[in-house]
Amino acid sequence: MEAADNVLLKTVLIHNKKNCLVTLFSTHICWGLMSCGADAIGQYLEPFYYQRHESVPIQEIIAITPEKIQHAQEKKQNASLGIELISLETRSFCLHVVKRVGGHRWRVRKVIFDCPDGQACGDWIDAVQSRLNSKEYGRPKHLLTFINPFGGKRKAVKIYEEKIEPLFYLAGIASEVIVTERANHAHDYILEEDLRHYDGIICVGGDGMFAELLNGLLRRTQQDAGIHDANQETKLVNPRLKLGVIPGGSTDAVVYTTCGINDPVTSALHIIIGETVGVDVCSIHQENQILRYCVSMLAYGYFGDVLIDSEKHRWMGPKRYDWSGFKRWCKKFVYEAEISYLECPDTRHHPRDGSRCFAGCEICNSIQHSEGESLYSDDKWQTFQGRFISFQSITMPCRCDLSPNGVSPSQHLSNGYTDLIIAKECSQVDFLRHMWRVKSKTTDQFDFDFVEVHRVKAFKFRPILEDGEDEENDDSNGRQRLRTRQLRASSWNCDGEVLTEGFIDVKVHHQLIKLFARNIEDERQLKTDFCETSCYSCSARR
Ligand SMILES: Nc1ncnc2c1ncn2[C@@H]1O[C@H](COP(=O)(O)OP(=O)(O)OP(=O)(O)O)[C@@H](O)[C@H]1O
Ligand SMILES: CCCCCCCCCCCCC/C=C/[C@@H](O)[C@H](CO)NC(=O)CCCCC
Ligand SMILES: [Ca+2]
Repeated sequence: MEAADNVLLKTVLIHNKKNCLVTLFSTHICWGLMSCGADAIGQYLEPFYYQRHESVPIQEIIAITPEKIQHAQEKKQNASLGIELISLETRSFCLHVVKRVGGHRWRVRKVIFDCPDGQACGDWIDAVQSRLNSKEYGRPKHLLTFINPFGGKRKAVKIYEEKIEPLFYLAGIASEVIVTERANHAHDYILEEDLRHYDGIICVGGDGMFAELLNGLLRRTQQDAGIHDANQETKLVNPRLKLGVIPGGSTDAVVYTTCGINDPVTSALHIIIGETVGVDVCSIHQENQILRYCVSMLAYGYFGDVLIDSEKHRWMGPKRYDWSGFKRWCKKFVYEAEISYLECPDTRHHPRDGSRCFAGCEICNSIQHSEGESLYSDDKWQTFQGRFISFQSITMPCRCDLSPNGVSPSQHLSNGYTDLIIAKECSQVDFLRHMWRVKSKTTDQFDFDFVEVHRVKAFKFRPILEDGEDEENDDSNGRQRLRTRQLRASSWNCDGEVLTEGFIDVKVHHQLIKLFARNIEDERQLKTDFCETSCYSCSARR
């Protein structure tokens, strides 16, 4: 329960032409009409109860600004004097707060309060601003922003200038903006330049652009810490800088998964309030070198081929994936590999366990990992060898417009595991049925006998490519028949970037990075207009 001594400021102010008791607590602000007392501005009587009130956590205040309003009484006086005069004293302030408008979309709501005098108004602005500046909220003050002008529908620059810049200005965030001039511009900049002044690095772009930030920042962090990240057994260092994405790409799976929607204003508001969520990262190795880091989907076979083909149709924008996806489905290809994996030891956690990762996820917060222990001394490795159409390693649920529930709906943002999804050799119709379920919101997409799923900590992937001869097939005359395998090589789709190396070793690093996001909220549990936080007034009524 909120104790009364956490009250920082309490005054009767005018809101919507009515006297309201406004209370600033250390964690939230409450306002509402009272059922007794306080009819004179600035005075209130105890005990008082709010009749109906609203409460906003400090975290969800975007900004507090003075509001230039000519008050009714002054207007009258000035009119009688025949002068048009703006009040010299600012007596009103505006709270800009997060408003949820449905479907995980956030907007800014303005709430205006009129104070008895300029002094009271200044006191309110100072008190709220000092809470906003408090370190416990971790709001960014200086950001490094990369804009990819060629991602998605090529609107990133416009999105930034029209929607994001004004919000950052309102929230007092200084942003150094770099419009990228080539692929890897952001990656190289992060590797080489001085980043000490920033609190975070963000991009306006898609998953590929985010991958540049991720790879640049993780390599830079290990380099600065003298960590040899080529060795898979190494415990990696968590970066100080937080990452953020404002959607401006085609799939936008990272932002869709972590904010619940691919909406630029919603993402900007998540960045402004400074809330962060830990996110698992896969490191991808080949022999003694690190190839890349990956957070969303690492896929071989169908999705690798779709990516390669889709790059030829970039001019189509996001629709290129539909077109290439369809073309690739028409030409069925089968691959073969040996996949060894280290399965999650806790059998309660499984890709089909029906759990959902929401903001404040208890599963993510409770899972324990013994980082630093050698993976290879473990004798619990299991092996799959066989033919498949699609192989995916899904480290976060991977929600997007193409798959609103996610490619692996029960995966978690920060459980330290990745889900292996193997769609084994099957008919084209069966593969389409599986894909249809990935796209639709209803049925279990893994409920097919040709789909195999595992939740794993690490895996090794060895493609089988050579035209082997299968001697065990006898023909109808009992003669041994040699069957030649027709196997194709694919490439990897690593967060939407092509990776041509075939055999790889992958390890999940539990919560290696922090993203400016909250993770999706369980909208069924949200009540937006009544006080959810336990304020003094409410607790007195209960
Ligand atoms: N100025 C630039 N010119 C060409 N390519 C760029 C430039 N800036 C960044 N890139 C590259 O463009 C690629 C794709 O960008 P991005 O991820 O933003 O959009 P997308 O591919 O349309 O979206 P998604 O990855 O969500 O499907 C990235 O791999 C990035 O390296
Ligand atoms: C008949 C119905 C068919 C419907 C098909 C639905 C399949 C949806 C799978 C979507 C996978 C998204 C996972 C995230 C991947 C991103 O890292 C990557 C880069 O942005 N996007 C793709 O590879 C884009 C891949 C797009 C493949 C089509
Ligand atoms: Ca995970």
